[in-house]
Order: sequence, then structure tokens, then C-alpha cells
Amino acid sequence: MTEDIMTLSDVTVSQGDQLLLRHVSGTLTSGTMTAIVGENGCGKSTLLRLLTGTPNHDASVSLLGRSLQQWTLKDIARHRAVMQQTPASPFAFMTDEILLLGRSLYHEPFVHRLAWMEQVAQWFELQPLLNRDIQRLSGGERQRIFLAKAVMQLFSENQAVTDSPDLHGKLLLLDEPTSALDLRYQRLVMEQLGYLTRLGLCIVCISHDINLVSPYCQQMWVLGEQRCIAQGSPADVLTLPVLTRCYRTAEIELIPRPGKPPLVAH
Ligand SMILES: Nc1ncnc2c1ncn2[C@@H]1O[C@H](COP(=O)(O)OP(=O)(O)OP(=O)(O)O)[C@@H](O)[C@H]1O
Repeated sequence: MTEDIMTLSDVTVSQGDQLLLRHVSGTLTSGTMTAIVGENGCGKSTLLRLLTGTPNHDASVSLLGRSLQQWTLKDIARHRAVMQQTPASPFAFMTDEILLLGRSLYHEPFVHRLAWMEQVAQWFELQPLLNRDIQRLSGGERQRIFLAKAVMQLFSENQAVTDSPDLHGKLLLLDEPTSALDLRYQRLVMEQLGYLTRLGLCIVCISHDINLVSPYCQQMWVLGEQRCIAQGSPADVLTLPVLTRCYRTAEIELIPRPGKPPLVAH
């Protein structure tokens, strides 16, 4: 069963007198991953921030059929989780404490939280990172912990702990979640995110690594010129006219891959 999780209707974003994004529309549905790509400074993080509902509840964005203006932040947080670009902790928290912060919204027994932590740690192979000082982890290790913290937030209160929880009606917003990861963990994270979409989760993932994300996403939104210049399946969007316009270079080549969207080379 596919349901609309978030809808954008002609979204325009300005900062002071600078226009950052104009006329972006689209729908994000359950059980899908949407990749947002585009050159530096084209407005990807700006768009993601708008989807979080935190800067100013925007009337042109609706969550589960209701304008964000009609939601409280606490209720929004029960349906969507966010991982910002280069997350960091200003305090010397232990990794377990960071992960359990993902459950701080909910009233539930502590053992229940621990059980979710074990489940999420297993999905993202975090066991060797548990009970460690977050400030003493490498950049990639830290990135995996903060991704897992965001996932921890998505399970409903008192939902039974299982390796296949129902994630319909939930939204995960990710700003470059694999930027610090090595080849093995890039693949592991994308595989697990793909698994979570099959459980019903709706994911939005900003990435500069088109070749990594394109096999896992059902939709791709290409930003450029302060607007969305293409939206569709990776196969539809990854064309030379779209990519040369987006990245303002003709030095791009598309290499066919059997059973996958084409490889983008430059
Ligand atoms: N607080 C702000 N005030 C004014 N301009 C801003 C502000 N935040 C971002 N911008 C500008 O908005 C534009 C879009 O920024 P944004 O961070 O959304 O880009 P991005 O596509 O995520 O870039 P990158 O790929 O480099 O992360 C940039 O030109 C940036 O300089």
C-alpha cells in the first residue's frame, strides 16, 4: 500500500532578498527513496530543511495530508527524523547515549529502548562502536552513529521490537549520509536504507554520489538554477541534457550498466 507522506506545492524559499528556490512541487510516498542531487549551493540542504518543518512551518508543504502549519514540532518528530550534514556532538557523550537520544520523545521502558538500539546496531554493524566516546570516533564512524540515531527515532511508541518493523507513515531526511564512508560502508548503508524502504519507510537522501544512490532510489530530483530542473526515475532523469544543464559542463559521459541506471562519468 503506497501512501503520500509529504507533498510540496509550488514551494519558494528566500533568505533576505536572495531567492534560494522557486516553484518546487512534488510528492514523497511511502516505501520509496528520493535522491536530491545538484551542484554545490543549488539549494539541496535548503530544501531538506524546509521538509523538516523546523525553520518556519511552511503552508506549501504538507505531511500526511495536513499542512505543516497544523502540526506541533513534537508531533512532526514522531513521524520524521533528520540527519544533518556533518553531524557532531559538542559534548563527550557515549555512543549509546547518542543512540538512545533518538528515543527521548517516547514514554517506554528502558529495556525497550535498549532492544531497539541492539536492532539498529545490528543493521548498521555498530556493535564495535557501542560504549565509546563519540568525540573519539573517526568521521565515518560518527556518521554511522548519527544515521542510526535518526533511524532510532522512527519506531512508534511501544511498537514491538522486531527486525522487520512497519515503517509506513514515517519519513527519514538525510543530508549526504555516506559522504564520510568507505566503499564497504557506503554499500552497507545504502543496502540497509533500501531494506527500510521495503518496510514502508519514505527516505529523502541528498547526495553528490549519483552512481552510489541511483540503484537504490525510485525518484531523483535534480536541482539547478534555483529550481527543480528534472524529477523522475533515475533512468528517466540521468540523461546528458539534464546533467549538462545541472552541472554546467559538457564533460559528462553516461555508461550503460545492466539492470541499473547508467554510470555517470566525467
Ligand atoms: N542563512 C543563509 N543566508 C543566506 N544565504 C544562504 C543561507 N544559507 C544558505 N544560503 C545560500 O543558499 C544557497 C543554497 O545553499 P544550500 O546549503 O541549500 O546548498 P546545497 O545545494 O546544499 O550545497 P552543497 O552541495 O554545497 O551542500 C547557497 O548559495 C548558500 O550560500
